[in-house]
Amino acid sequence: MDSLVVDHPLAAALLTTLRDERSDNAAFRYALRRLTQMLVYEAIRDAPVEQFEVRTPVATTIGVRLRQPPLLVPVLRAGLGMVEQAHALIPQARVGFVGLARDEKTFEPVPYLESLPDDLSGLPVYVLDPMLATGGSMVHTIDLLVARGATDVTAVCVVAAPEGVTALSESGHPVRLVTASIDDGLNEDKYIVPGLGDAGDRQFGPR
Ligand SMILES: O=P(O)(O)OC[C@H]1O[C@H](OP(=O)(O)OP(=O)(O)O)[C@H](O)[C@@H]1O
Ligand SMILES: O=c1cc[nH]c(=O)[nH]1
Ligand SMILES: [Mg+2]
Repeated sequence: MDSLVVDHPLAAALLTTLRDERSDNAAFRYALRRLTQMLVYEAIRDAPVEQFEVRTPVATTIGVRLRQPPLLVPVLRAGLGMVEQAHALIPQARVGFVGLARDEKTFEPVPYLESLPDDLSGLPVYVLDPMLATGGSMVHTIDLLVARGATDVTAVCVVAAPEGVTALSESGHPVRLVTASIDDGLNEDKYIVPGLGDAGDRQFGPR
């Protein structure tokens, strides 16, 4: 599986704000929005473009636009904090939604929302979720996408655990990963270490 770790001092500084337990909900949401902008900017760098004629006030020239704007899929709740910035960067994108809550005992994702177009063939999909821990939630989400014909999926995650990277890679799905960090691992509660805590709770408060 292809993976890109966005290595940039400004991204690292924003990730530090997210990791810092002293950052309150508002500071966390602000840093997440800004870091998402950098991750999506890098994720879309090699996307195919098409050319078209455009008139400036002076002359006619050749402009470019994305050949196929993607579908953005935030995984609720935590991915909600990423979708606004991603959509601002790619205003033509469509948006689908998946809602999952990880069971605190089994650590399996429990689905509660699925709002996706029926046919995803030929459409690049960007899944937005700050955390890739065991990988269960991301693999479940990509199962849904592949069942609808998706063949080109990018997982955009702020922090990934090596266990989640392995799970994604072994899923056999057509996915690549863009992240700001691959952390050390998971603790006994399957939280990423050092991580940043619960990305949903840190934006919206405890469930
Ligand atoms: O890789 P996994 O082990 O599946 O864990 C990652 C999932 O856990 C978090 O969501 P959570 O279930 O806490 O829901 P929330 O966004 O509502 O807080 C996170 O946003 C991912 O969706
Ligand atoms: O560290 C983790 C693991 C799962 N979900 C989170 O929000 N954080
Ligand atoms: Mg949570």
